[in-house]
Amino acid sequence: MRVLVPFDAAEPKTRLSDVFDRRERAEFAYAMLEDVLEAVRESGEEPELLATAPLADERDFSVPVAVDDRPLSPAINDVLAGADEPVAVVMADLALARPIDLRRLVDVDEEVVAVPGRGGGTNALVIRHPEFRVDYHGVSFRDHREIAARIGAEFTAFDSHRLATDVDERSDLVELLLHGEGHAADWLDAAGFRLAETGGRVTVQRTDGSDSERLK
Ligand SMILES: Nc1nc2c(ncn2[C@@H]2O[C@H](COP(=O)(O)OP(=O)(O)OP(=O)(O)O)[C@@H](O)[C@H]2O)c(=O)[nH]1
Ligand SMILES: C[C@H](OP(=O)(O)O)C(=O)O
Repeated sequence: MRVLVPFDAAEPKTRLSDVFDRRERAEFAYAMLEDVLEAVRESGEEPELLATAPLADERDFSVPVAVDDRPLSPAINDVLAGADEPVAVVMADLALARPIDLRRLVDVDEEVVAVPGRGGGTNALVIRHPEFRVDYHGVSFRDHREIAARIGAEFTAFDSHRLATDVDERSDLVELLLHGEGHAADWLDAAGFRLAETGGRVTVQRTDGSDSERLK
């Protein structure tokens, strides 16, 4: 099985601009990427990075890197069109992913297996049907289910709290501080982020108070 990990190396994690400055967004995105690549590798598969630009500072994760500056869906669909084996797509912001979660996912023997993300997206796909093509962004989980139905492919949703947690927004950082054990969780801790009980849902705050300045 080929396992693609798409990565926006040019302008990562813009929805975290209210929490991190630009340099921090990049550092955090690379920390999550490293977690995902390690989890894929330890699950027994070989990840392939599909990046929008060469990696910053000549970073080397010892994985093959294909640079394709097209938007996400055409870049993935190009690989799917030429694939002669099953293809998995695992997003680079699944910082809670463990090897066992990914192993269980790729072991589900259906034509299309999809992990729903928070807020309607698709955090991971395993594709064994030759005609299936992706359509990311918007309510992509629903779109992928519909695409599978249209081509007559079996479709299964894979239920996993860890794989369903894509870290896009400030509120997602709560899950990472609570359940994370890898590079991204360590980075967040070292940057001074802590869980905060402010009534209602738990939030995150930076111990030096700099994030509340940024939120004003
Ligand atoms: N190859 C490739 N990967 C992308 C592209 N856009 C996003 N990604 C990656 O796809 C995954 C999901 O991306 P999103 O959460 O939608 O976008 P993001 O860039 O991480 O964050 P935002 O800028 O906040 O939307 C992440 O692993 C991104 O790095 C793209 O155009 N090409
Ligand atoms: C790529 C996109 O990610 P999201 O914007 O939902 O995090 C999707 O899953 O369709």
